[in-house]
Amino acid sequence: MTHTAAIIGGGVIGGGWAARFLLNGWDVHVFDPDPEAERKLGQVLANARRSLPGLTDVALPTEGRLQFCTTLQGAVEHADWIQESVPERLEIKHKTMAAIQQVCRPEAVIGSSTSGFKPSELQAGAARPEQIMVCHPFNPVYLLPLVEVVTTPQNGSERIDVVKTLLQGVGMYPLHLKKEIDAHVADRFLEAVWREALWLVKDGIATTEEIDDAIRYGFGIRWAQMGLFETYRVAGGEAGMKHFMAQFGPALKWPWTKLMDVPDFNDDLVDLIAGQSDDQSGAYTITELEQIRDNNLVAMMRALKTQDWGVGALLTKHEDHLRESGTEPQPVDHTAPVVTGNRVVPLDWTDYNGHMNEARYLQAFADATDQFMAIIGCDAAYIAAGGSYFTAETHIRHLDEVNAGQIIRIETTALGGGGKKLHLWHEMYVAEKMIATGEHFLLHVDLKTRKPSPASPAVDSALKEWVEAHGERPRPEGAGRAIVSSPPR
Ligand SMILES: NC(=O)C1=CN([C@@H]2O[C@H](COP(=O)(O)OP(=O)(O)OC[C@H]3O[C@@H](n4cnc5c(N)ncnc54)[C@H](O)[C@@H]3O)[C@@H](O)[C@H]2O)C=CC1
Ligand SMILES: C[N+](C)(C)CC(=O)CC(=O)[O-]
Repeated sequence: MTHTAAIIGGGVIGGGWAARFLLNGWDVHVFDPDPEAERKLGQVLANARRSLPGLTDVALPTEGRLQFCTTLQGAVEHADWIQESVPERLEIKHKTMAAIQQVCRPEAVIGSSTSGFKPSELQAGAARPEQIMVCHPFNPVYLLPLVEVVTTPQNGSERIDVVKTLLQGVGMYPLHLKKEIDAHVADRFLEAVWREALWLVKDGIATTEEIDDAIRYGFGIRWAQMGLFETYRVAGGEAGMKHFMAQFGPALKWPWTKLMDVPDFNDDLVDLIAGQSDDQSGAYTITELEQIRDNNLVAMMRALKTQDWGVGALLTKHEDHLRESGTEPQPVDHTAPVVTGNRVVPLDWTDYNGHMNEARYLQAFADATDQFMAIIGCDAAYIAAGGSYFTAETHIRHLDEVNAGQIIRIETTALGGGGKKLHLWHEMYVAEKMIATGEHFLLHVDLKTRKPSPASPAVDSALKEWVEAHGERPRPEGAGRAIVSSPPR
């Protein structure tokens, strides 16, 4: 069943929510009175389309339908989820919530993107306060998974569970704060760091660029994978957190922070910061910076996926969810080539020529071979018991380009096999267009002796069934081909 989200306020954050829902298969209705809203949201969506599909190794569901509505009622009346992302002013939020509640379904979720207001402030005077909660996301919403879900006892646990499940379904990480506080948790940190940075610039201690360098070359990447407390636990050495606190506890009384004072945010300070920021980053347009940011975020999250850690472990979980939701077709028909791959080209598979690097064709084909091996029974349990296949020879033809974000499908024909041998033919497609072929010859191996050995009777007979059925088909064009560029010497 397709869900529908209503996005009320389609600016930076509303646009990001719209993209997150759409690219995860939801229909999205947007209401924003700004005549420029559709153009602006289109830009956010373009950024999301070039980065989010390249984050995962599993194809996302078919994109939902996007509709701009001329009235708030048109946007919210059929929605399962209503996300308010209007400007951060309490009176605008109250007016918007009241208008939404007049026309929405009582069981719909109403999430507010507010950076700082408490849910009780948003619920005050509402017709159905239980429907309203804070769902505070992080920019860019289509890539960063964190959502601070801040509730009051009015919301009730059932509704909160529904909210968490729906957010997880679109790849997000709901962090449920049971106690409300101004600016929630993450924005209190951001505000503290921001205030300290303003002082450092104002006092001429560091420029905006030097402050950014202090973050991105050091503790910023540390925080991205371990956060604050785990990082400091490690910094305490063998004795851990207690030793860390014994060593640095006294610093709390030293003048290490000016946090309690706020610098006068006057024109001089604004001009100083804006000027330094122009010197630092003015060579790039905002769109270029957004794309650099998105590429880096995707690369970092994918790196953490290889470590099965933090945001990377979450990514793996979301991919499992996408697979379970049926985006990966399961092959059964022996008379046709078997689909052994259906995946998106991730952003970090792109090379200096701006397309999928040649090595990734082999990676995709190798994964397809693994999939075929599993289909004939050479799966993880079989391999753990000591039998497997090693590749002895490979021939890949690159017929066309493919770019990050495109979906590639691999169809496999068993050209031959039985006993120790396995001879596979992979065809890689983008939609109906063939973009590469891979011919691979493998030998079954005893993993203890590391020498060729016959496959088990079960694997052997499953393989022969495919070889026989595929043998009825015409031999694929290009099978058995060698490289011919000049006459042999
Ligand atoms: N920009 C950021 O980094 C983050 C902002 N937020 C929160 O998200 C909310 C929105 O912020 P941004 O997207 O940054 O602001 P924005 O200024 O980019 O977008 C606000 C949008 O709301 C529209 N709008 C104004 N009145 C409206 C109404 N009555 N009905 C429908 N639309 C209306 C405006 O036309 C505009 O397109 C705020 O509550 C903010 O605190 C949350 C996380 C991060
Ligand atoms: C600056 N800000 C308070 C709007 C920041 C946020 O709310 C979250 C973010 O994305 O940094």
